[in-house]
Amino acid sequence: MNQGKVTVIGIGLIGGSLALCIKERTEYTVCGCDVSERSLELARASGVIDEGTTDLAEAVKDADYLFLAVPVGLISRLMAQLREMPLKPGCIISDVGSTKGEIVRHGRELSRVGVTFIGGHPMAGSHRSGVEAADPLLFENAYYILTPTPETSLVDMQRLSRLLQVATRAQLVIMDPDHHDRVVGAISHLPHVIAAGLVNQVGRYNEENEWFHRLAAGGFRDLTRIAASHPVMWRDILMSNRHTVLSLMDDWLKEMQRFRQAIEAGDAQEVEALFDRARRLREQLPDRKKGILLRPYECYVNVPDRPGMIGEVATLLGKNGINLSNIGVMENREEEVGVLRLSFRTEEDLTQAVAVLKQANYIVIE
Ligand SMILES: NC(=O)C1=CN([C@@H]2O[C@H](COP(=O)(O)OP(=O)(O)OC[C@H]3O[C@@H](n4cnc5c(N)ncnc54)[C@H](O)[C@@H]3O)[C@@H](O)[C@H]2O)C=CC1
Ligand SMILES: O=C(O)C(=O)Cc1ccc(O)cc1
Repeated sequence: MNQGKVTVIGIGLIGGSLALCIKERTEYTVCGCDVSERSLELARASGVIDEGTTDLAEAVKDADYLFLAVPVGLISRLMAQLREMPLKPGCIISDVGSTKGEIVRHGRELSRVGVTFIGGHPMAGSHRSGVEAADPLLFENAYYILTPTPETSLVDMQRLSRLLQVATRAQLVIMDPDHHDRVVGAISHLPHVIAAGLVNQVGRYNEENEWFHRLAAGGFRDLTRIAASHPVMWRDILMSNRHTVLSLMDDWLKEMQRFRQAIEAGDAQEVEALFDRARRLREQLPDRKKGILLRPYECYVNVPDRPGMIGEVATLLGKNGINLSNIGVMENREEEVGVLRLSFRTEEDLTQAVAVLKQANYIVIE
């Protein structure tokens, strides 16, 4: 039975992979929209989409879901165009952009014309681009972040979560958009700047003497792998998240100063301590493969079906220092009540969460 129509705008690496997931694992008709005729032709020929068009108005007509998978610098402009177009009532719009604060702020304007926008960011990708690199397994078990606002209705979150869960098999996580930008800024955006800076620095030395590149082996290659990423994509990401990245860069310079001062002072003990701390922290990084096999610690919370409930629960736990690893929206059991499934990495987090939620008068089922 045909479930309706999903339109993906921007059939590149991420849009193409998402289109493939939806086509392979659901009964939606998948329409692709791209400025490149060649990409659409390739996508059609390789079964990534059912139909394709370069005409935005035609692509979005009658769509139940729209996914914006174009470069970050174009997402807000695309949303402004969509505001002027007739969209199907109840249509849910989401995006896959690597930054969320600025995009979600523009998305709020879409809500004013009666359409729901929920920001999204699949945390999986590669340095490749284009529909040629599309892969239906790209998002499997990866984190897929959704950034609803206090106005987002539980029913809309449920609809989007259900589609993404089935199609991508990713682990959905809910986050505040600005918090997303700080976390992803620290673990992805700043590292891209550092990697590019290091490669450029050594590149300059190499112009004088080619041994710099010849000897660049293991460590240098590992650390700078991400410097091979797409320059235009990373330009857009840094421009969109510039305030957060600037503050992260200031902290990075302080971190470098710590090393610099210890080395300058000949303080061998301090140099060793800095490396020792880094080694211990590195060892504590979660092993994603192992994490996936572990059954998460879960509980279920009844919440009234009104906008902002997901954010309220997530904020309550965050304020109490409890780390949520996943939050899922379940089917409505009664008309007025929705159910959230909360997952935690440790038993301690689960126990604390249950206590905090019960104290705030939520009905919690373990
Ligand atoms: N590449 C990665 O590793 C990841 C990228 N993202 C995000 O996904 C989005 C897309 O990135 P990729 O798929 O890597 O890029 P891509 O370059 O592979 O694909 C972008 C596609 O958008 C099309 N496009 C450009 N302007 C358009 C317009 N005005 N209308 C319709 N189509 C248009 C291009 O022709 C291209 O096919 C970006 O916002 C990026 O931040 C998110 C997670 C990972
Ligand atoms: O881990 C990284 O930084 C990557 O290179 C892959 C990637 C790139 C961009 C994203 O928005 C999410 C993941």
